[in-house]
Amino acid sequence: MSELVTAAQMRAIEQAAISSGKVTGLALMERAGQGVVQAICETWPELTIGAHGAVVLCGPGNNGGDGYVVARLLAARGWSVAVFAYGDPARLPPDARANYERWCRVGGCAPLTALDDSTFSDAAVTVDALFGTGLTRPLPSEVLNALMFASTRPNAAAPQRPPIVAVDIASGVDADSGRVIGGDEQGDELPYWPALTVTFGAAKVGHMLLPHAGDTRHKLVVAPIGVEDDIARAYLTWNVVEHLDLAAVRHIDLLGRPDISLQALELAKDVASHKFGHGHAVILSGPAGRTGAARLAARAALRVGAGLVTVAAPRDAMAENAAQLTAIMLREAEGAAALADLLRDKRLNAICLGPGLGQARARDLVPVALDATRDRDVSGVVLDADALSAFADDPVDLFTMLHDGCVLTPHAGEFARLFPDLSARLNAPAMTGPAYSKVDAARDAAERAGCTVLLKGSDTVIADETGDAAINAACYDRAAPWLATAGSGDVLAGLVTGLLARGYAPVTAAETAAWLHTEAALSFGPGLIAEDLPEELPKVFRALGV
Ligand SMILES: NC(=O)C1=CN([C@@H]2O[C@H](COP(=O)(O)OP(=O)(O)OC[C@H]3O[C@@H](n4cnc5c(N)ncnc54)[C@H](OP(=O)(O)O)[C@@H]3O)[C@@H](O)[C@H]2O)[C@@H](O)CC1
Ligand SMILES: Nc1ncnc2c1ncn2[C@@H]1O[C@H](COP(=O)(O)OP(=O)(O)O)[C@@H](O)[C@H]1O
Ligand SMILES: [K+]
Repeated sequence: MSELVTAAQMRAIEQAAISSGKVTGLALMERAGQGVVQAICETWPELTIGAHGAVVLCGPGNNGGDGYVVARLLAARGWSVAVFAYGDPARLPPDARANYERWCRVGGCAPLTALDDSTFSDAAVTVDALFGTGLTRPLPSEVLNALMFASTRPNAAAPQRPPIVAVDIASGVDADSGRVIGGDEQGDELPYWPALTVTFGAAKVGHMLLPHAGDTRHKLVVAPIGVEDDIARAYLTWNVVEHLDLAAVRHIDLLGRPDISLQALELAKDVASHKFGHGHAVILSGPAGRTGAARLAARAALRVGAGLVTVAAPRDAMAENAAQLTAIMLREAEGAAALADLLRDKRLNAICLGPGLGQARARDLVPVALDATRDRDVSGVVLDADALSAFADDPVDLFTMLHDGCVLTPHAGEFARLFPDLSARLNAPAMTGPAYSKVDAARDAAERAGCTVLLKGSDTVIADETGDAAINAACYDRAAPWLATAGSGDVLAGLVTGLLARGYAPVTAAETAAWLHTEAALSFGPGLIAEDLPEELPKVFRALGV
């Protein structure tokens, strides 16, 4: 895992590094500019040969300061650089002002309103250094118009505009939520889509959330600027970093490969162990004609390593399930009494309700499952799909029954049914930064529910009652759009259940399942359907060294 930082955390780290005397703000800004130029050269190696043109748009804060450094460094490579500024350069903060003045000894600076079609005719890239982590309100119309002008071809006969490189984050996007400040209700239209974003020290939370993370052609580079050790240290002890308010000290992790050895270690099966040592998962099946979802979940639970998996089905669905199950066992359990009876066997230590279940039956069975698993040392419950929607009329009824062994796995629609106020807040236009984010919504939901919540999407957020959160970002080089296929959520629910059966803590089970789910999709590639996901896990495990 690696830490994602909020704008406030990043500012605190930079200020702490500067106050300690280890580095100056000017040095950080210089490294930031160098990082942008290096990322441009690595992304478009053809630009390392010969001289090219660049348009650099600079704003009124330190993001603009980075832009003046980029302009100077490109000019030093022989490029012809046209700089356009928003705001009065005389009011720039000190480090940005110093870099503005250095640039003025090299080249000119025009107001943003002077941009015209000819500006872009010889440019290989446009650099957006207008606003970064300091954005607090909607972009001024002058800036919005300039960005749209820089990104949109004026007519079909005109040449394409050059690709835009965002310094730190695309201007107009809130670094904590990935949302457009002043955007519409959908909030999914950025002022422009960068080809490349170069951020500094660590990715910001907003980079990994939609809409910012929603474009598969978009590349994100994290350039080191010399505060990476401070970020790593702060990760362990956020509370000793000065300048931070308490609300900002909770962790937000990006699930990723750095913890690969740990994953492999935990996913491996011990040589001396037997199947009962890996738990026994139960998946509730829907009625005849609606049994596929449970089998997908069951297959995923078995493949992820649960020692035994049982599908519990109503009488009319027994034959249909029996015809299609082999290693997975089948038991009849139609109503509440039958389920209570089944769960008296304490070896059954993880249960999944929801996929294909039907809301009426979910309403009967969920209380039984929660009651039977409460106060047991090891027992997990995954509630998905119908097991969530069944409580849309009275979510509090569900919340009072949940316990800390539960994992809720809603997609956005199911989330809105259980947490209508949080969903409304998340979907209302964001007018100020930092804006309410998907991470905030998942955290608030987990706190209210008193258990782990996994809020799905290509930017899946997992949060628990402690307030820590993690994002499984299926974006940039992990984009896995083929996961948007019927039944893929059922497989995810099965993965969580299987890992719970194996003894994973609920939040770890949810995080690991979300990560493996995306890895399986990436490993399989285009053409993926839900059935392929469990079958791809062995390959993922081999690649992990399990
Ligand atoms: N700290 C460091 O050492 C390092 C920082 N680095 C770089 O600095 C960036 C952060 O810089 P920053 O904090 O100056 O914020 P930035 O985004 O440039 O602009 C804020 C300015 O705009 C204003 N403003 C806000 N919204 C507005 C709006 N809608 N319309 C109009 N104005 C608006 C706001 O003032 P306000 O009016 O809100 O008081 C403020 O004046 C960061 O992203 C990274 O690129 C790197 O160099 C590494 C070292
Ligand atoms: N575009 C996408 N990129 C990555 N993952 C996605 C995308 N769309 C959906 N997913 C993932 O696929 C799963 C879909 O679950 P869900 O919406 O419950 O579908 P279903 O009910 O059809 O199984 C979730 O895990 C979600 O995170
Ligand atoms: K920017």
